[in-house]
Amino acid sequence: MAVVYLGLGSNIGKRSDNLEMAIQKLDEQPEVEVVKRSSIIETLPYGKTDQPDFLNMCLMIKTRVSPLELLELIHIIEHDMGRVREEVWGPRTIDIDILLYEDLELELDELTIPHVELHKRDFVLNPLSEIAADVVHPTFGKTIGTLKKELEAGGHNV
Ligand SMILES: Nc1ncnc2c1ncn2[C@@H]1O[C@H](COP(=O)(O)OP(=O)(O)OP(=O)(O)O)[C@@H](O)[C@H]1O
Ligand SMILES: Nc1nc2c(c(=O)[nH]1)N=C(CO)CN2
Repeated sequence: MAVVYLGLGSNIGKRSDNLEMAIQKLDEQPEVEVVKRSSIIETLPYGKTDQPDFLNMCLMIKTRVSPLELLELIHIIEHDMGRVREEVWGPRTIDIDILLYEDLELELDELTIPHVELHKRDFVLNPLSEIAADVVHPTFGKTIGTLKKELEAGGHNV
């Protein structure tokens, strides 16, 4: 079973219900086991700032499926949950990102692992460090805890 870290975000509707529903739908998949969850934090919108505040959290899951199969499962769950607006960095009922998949580095058109923005986003590093502080980012060779401290110290990560 592969250990995978996911980032979840929601800024439309009943945001905490959306996060809980996504966790339930992930855990219902026979190929996925949700093992750990971070706390839920409220965050200001990053990137496109004229949109509602987000709730963000991270999960550790174990899965038998490949990264691309996992992305497909995630897309089905996002679609089931009524995510219709596809504006880049825009508002969404649920957004599920694959942050880390074991120590894999992958660069495909449709999937980059580790997530390209992981080390720049406090709304990812803060919850992720609750459940994965000692996990090493395979590209930078630094732990999640170190990346979080570096981002806090000056924003010039790696
Ligand atoms: N690590 C990854 N996890 C999830 N999707 C990814 C990843 N890498 C690339 N993608 C691709 O990004 C596409 C767009 O995803 P999405 O709409 O969630 O982007 P976004 O949330 O606007 O921006 P971001 O991915 O920077 O948070 C997905 O359809 C997927 O193919
Ligand atoms: N705070 C916060 N800002 C965002 C988020 C998010 O999950 N949290 N997701 C985005 C699109 O991926 C764009 N901006």
